[in-house]
Amino acid sequence: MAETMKAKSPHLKRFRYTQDIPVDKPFNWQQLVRLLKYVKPYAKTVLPIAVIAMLISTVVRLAVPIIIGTYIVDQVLPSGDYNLLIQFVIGIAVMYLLSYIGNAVRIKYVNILGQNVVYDLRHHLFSHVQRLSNRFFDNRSAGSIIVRIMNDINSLQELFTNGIINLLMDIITLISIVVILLVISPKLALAVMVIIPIMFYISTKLRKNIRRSWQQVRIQQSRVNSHLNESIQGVRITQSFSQEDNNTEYFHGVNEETFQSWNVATRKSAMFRPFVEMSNAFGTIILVAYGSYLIINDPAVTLGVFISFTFFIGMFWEPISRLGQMYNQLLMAMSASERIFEFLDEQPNVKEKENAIELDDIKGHIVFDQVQFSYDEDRIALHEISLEMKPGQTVALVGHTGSGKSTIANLINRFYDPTKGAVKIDGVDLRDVKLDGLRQNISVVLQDTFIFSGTIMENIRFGRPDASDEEVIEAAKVVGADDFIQRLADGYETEVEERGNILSAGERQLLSFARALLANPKIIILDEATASIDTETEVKIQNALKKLLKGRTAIIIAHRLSTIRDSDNIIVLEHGRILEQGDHDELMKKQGEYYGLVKSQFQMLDQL
Ligand SMILES: Nc1ncnc2c1ncn2[C@@H]1O[C@H](COP(=O)(O)OP(=O)(O)OP(=O)(O)O)[C@@H](O)[C@H]1O
Repeated sequence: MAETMKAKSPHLKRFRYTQDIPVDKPFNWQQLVRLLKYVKPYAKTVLPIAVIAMLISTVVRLAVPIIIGTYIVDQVLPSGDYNLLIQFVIGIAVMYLLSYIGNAVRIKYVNILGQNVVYDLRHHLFSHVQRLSNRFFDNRSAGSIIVRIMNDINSLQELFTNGIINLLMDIITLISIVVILLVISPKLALAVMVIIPIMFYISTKLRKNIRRSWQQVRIQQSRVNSHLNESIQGVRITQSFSQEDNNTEYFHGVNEETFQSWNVATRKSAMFRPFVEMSNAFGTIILVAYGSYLIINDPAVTLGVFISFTFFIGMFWEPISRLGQMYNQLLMAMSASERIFEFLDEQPNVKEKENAIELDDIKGHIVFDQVQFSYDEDRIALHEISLEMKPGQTVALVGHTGSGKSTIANLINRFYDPTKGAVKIDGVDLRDVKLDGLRQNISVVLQDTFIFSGTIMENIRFGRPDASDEEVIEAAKVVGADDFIQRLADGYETEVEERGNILSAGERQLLSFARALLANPKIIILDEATASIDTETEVKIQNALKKLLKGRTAIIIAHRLSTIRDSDNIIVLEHGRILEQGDHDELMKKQGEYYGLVKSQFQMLDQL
């Protein structure tokens, strides 16, 4: 369920978080069967060991009360045979040991099973999500995807570690106890079991109530998480607008609500244990009253029978209450697995054909043939655009914000497919080519260079994982990044954090140039940085660019027109249409839109 939360205070309306909150779903057999498929790889190894261990400990535990009641109390004690008694006592000790070992083995192996299943499921989900198209990520926040990969799978972990085997164990234990009790004394058994349905009903209701309260706690906790996440990410902006007090006030609110929900949940949970104990006491009272009466009046009910019953009654309530809990757990797992399967069933919008062509050695000839494209139904981002980028040409895309520059780049990369028309490279429609091959031929250098956590060396090598250290350093030298890297504390081995906060904007750009150069693509797409960089770095970047673009088809999404004067072709876009194109001189002569853009940029610079 996607739940949108709003802050109560009107001035804090900006805090709205859309979150995925797991809720109970009706029991769904198909989904359970699909989930159990993840157990299959372990069906011949870990699972049988866990089941056998569980069976041994259960059978032994069930046998002990019978031995005590029927044999020791009813037969050995009246005979006065001490030797036999000692043998029985040793036998019981051995049985308890066996039950202990069985339990230990069961717990160990169900944990192994649960961990493995969760590992496989998370791996499967991650590798699947990674391959999904941009459209999938357009519609979801990173946070909600992370929640599914982590939290939803974690909630299944409980089902696989404790749930399934325990369910089996509890059912076997309960059925066996009922059968044993009915065999040894049907009358007493029926009297004692009168309260089972009542107990089961109340415990399930109570559990449901408790679960709801914990769900509320989780909702509150995710609000706290979302707020923390946003506050820490945006702390600089918060400080610069002096919004710390507002933020703190809001945090205080969600913190308080979390605290209250915890109080409610723990209060309700505290009722459960006493309830189980009360049922136990109630059963024992029936047993003592009616059992004593039967001992006196019914020769079939011996003291041994009475004692066996006492043991079995003690073993009864735990599985019953656990079964109620199990059912709740299953419902939670249903909702978690539904959300996981929803992702797993998601297919990439950009699909590879079965007989897709491998684009090996391309020349880099790009053609847009009457391409129309919309991100959503309401707006058209590109209107039947036709254009050509010849191999080795540098083509600049200019135009106001939102005019469709990045969209053109996205289509060349085949992050999306055109709604109409075709994008072709070397004459082949991109819908007919293999995606990996296509993208290996294209490098994208974005405005906001993404730096992964790891060393500088690893970050550059991301462009071509099999490149040697020497090749990485060579690429860095060519684009002029080597100087600043050498000055870092550990040179190429310097660790950078995710997003590369220790590097300046210009340095990050140079790093991404080195990364792109190392990949040695035939086509380069460059989203030119708008960040203001000092003139010295600017010159460095311009030189690096020349080297990077040499011999490749380059598409520059230009923001500063001064940098694209030398481009072979400049395409001016407006509202998804091509207004004009040509080289700098031609367009300046024409005195059209480009001329206007250049003039306004120079005027702006003059005013500075
Ligand atoms: N993922 C998306 N989902 C829906 N609409 C989008 C998406 N990305 C872009 N758009 C819309 O498509 C249109 C073209 O956007 P595009 O990003 O291509 O513009 P741009 O010229 O690159 O702009 P800028 O210079 O600001 O980067 C805009 O109206 C934009 O709002």
